[in-house]
Amino acid sequence: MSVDPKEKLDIQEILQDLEDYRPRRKGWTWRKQEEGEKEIGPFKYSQVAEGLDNSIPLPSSRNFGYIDPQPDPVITAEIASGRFEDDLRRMRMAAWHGADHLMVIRTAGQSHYDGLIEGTPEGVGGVPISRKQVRATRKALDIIEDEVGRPLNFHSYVSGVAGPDIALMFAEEGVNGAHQDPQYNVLYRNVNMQRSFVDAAVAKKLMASADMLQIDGAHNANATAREAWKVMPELFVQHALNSIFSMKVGMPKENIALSTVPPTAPPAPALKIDLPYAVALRELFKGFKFRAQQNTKYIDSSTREATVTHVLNLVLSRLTSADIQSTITPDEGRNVPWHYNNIHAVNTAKQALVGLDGLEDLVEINMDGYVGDKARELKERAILFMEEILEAGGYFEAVSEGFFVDSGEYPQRNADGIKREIEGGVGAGTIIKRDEDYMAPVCEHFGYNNLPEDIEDPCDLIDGCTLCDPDGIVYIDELDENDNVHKRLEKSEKAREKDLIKPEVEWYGDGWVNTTLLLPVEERVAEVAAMEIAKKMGLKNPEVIHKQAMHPSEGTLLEVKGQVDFSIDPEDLDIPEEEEILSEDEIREDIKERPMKIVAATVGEDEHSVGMREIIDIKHGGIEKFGIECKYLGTSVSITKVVDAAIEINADAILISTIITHNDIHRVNMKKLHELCIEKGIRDDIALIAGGTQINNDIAVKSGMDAGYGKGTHGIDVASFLVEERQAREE
Ligand SMILES: Cc1ncc(COP(=O)(O)O)c(/C=N/CC[C@H](N)C(=O)O)c1O
Repeated sequence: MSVDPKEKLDIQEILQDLEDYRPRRKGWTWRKQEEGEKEIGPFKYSQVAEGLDNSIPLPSSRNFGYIDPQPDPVITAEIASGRFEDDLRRMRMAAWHGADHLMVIRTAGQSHYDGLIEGTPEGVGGVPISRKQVRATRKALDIIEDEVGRPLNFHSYVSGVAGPDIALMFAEEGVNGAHQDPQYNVLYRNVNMQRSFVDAAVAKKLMASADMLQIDGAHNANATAREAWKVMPELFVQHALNSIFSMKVGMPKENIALSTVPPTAPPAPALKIDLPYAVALRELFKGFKFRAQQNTKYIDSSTREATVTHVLNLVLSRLTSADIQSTITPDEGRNVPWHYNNIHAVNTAKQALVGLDGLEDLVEINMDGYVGDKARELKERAILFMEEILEAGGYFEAVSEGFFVDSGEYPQRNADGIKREIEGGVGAGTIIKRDEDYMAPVCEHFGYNNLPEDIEDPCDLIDGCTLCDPDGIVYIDELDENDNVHKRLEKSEKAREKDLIKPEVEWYGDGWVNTTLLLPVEERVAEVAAMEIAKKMGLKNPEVIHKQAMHPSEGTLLEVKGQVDFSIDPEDLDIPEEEEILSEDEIREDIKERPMKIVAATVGEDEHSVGMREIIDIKHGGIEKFGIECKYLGTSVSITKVVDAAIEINADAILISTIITHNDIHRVNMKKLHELCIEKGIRDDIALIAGGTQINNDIAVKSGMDAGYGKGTHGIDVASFLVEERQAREE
């Protein structure tokens, strides 16, 4: 089912017939790489994947014919909102900006649910993962992938005491990737370690059967350790334990992704610490996939700072390698991520990765000296750590002695690691040894299974298991008649029907807005004053979500969020007509029959030339492309000179660019141009057009122009107006 980009996703339609929904495919999809150099617009790239059918390019692509090169790694958008129905919109936005891996955080504590949950309850900090939620989301992703023209990977988590149940449901439902690492259960969810590893074997076998990509949990040690860079040796060990265990269960190497996070962030000398670790990791684990995760530990409330840290993380990805580039939103440090920050995060990754295209051909890592020595030292520490685990009697003993996430830099230990009892934790004592005659008539079953000799497929004994015959799946719709998506949608039904417009950051109609203030006072006073200002602005539930001293007494920068409790009805708005523009051929035809000459200049004391050049230059579709003769006078040209030149060549139009708007100089110049043309008696025979980043048609016409063009204008817009305006003038 395809959807017109001008139409919103129809949530109700997506929720229909989910009992009959089947996934299009199973397994993970990598991007299709372009072999060798790829020409895109005026440039050549060496590390790009195939382009998209529909997408939103970076804002600056306006200067390069709106190209939208897609970097080679898969790019992840990680989503955590609690209402999957609103996440579908966020996924669509993320996919249009270049994300092809949508990862949905689970509701708080789902790791401790000892079975599957059904229906679509609302979550906290994440979405309750259930079969219905998975089907609805995958069905929406089918629609969105058709729209962007690239497969989208849907990702979730297999952990906790219901791990195997979740893994089976994911395998049945075509989930494309999942985190699975038994160490996560043990260290961070205190699930009994023997239970965790037995469950992990069952889960991994199921994941492998559905060709799912696996991400391990090493990144959690970064986030948990006191000083993240101290646990680097242990991370190698954690990766090794999960990777080898996964292979022994039958998971192919190319589906095993190591989740690796640059451990530090400025003001630490980040690259000096992060680079040797990243180099050593890729040397030690050749042949595995690398899922580069961005730093979440040293992220604060400044979205600017988080973005710079993440760009440094992306430089590291380009200097070493990343098969998957996972993004963290710049507001992760201050609230459950807002959807537009998911988009900023995806754009940061796309922008930095294409900006660093071919980096390895430009610079080489100097392995003689610091980086080489440090990389070797880290590997030595890791191997020592592994040897000590063997001496202690194995992984379980090591965990019981608190080997892991100790704040010391191994082999130094501060005896403050995470300790777990071998017989303790959630689910302790629940491992039951299989009887001699144990037999399970299912295909993807890990371990001892006393199957009859002549059986081809184990599930022939029961006419097909749910992995071979999805019709065997028991689909449960809703369990709670109040806490479900239909009830949630009912509440916003009227607003959705009338398409009422209300600001949002996470959920439809949540009403949140964010304001940025600079108050010329010290922080303590500024914070209180900001709340007062927010109240006077009529914002409900105001909260300061960022504050930053510009100077101890001169000023404080703050961001204050608050809710508006009104909506705008689009019926009450007078939306200006969308300008119909002529086709290229119609414009060329007209100019061919009757040549047109124009004079163009950036007027006043204004040196900005790019905008006008874009409108004129043939290269990016400027008006010269249609045969219009342009006499360009340059920058900082006086109005008098512009009019004299127009008279001299008997121009049909004058195009002025005016970017600077201090003291309304742009309006002054436009008025002057209009009046001078009247004075010289040419006003009725000439079109006057103004352009600039602060210009719009309304401002220009009010200042005496015939038209005004702002950001995002293309040459064809202006050429079309010039032709139609001349026709109208002559009629
Ligand atoms: C190995 C593993 N298993 C399960 C879970 C999820 O487990 P709960 O449902 O108990 O939160 C996680 C969590 N990681 C968070 C995503 C991170 N921001 C990421 O991008 O990786 C995990 O790392």
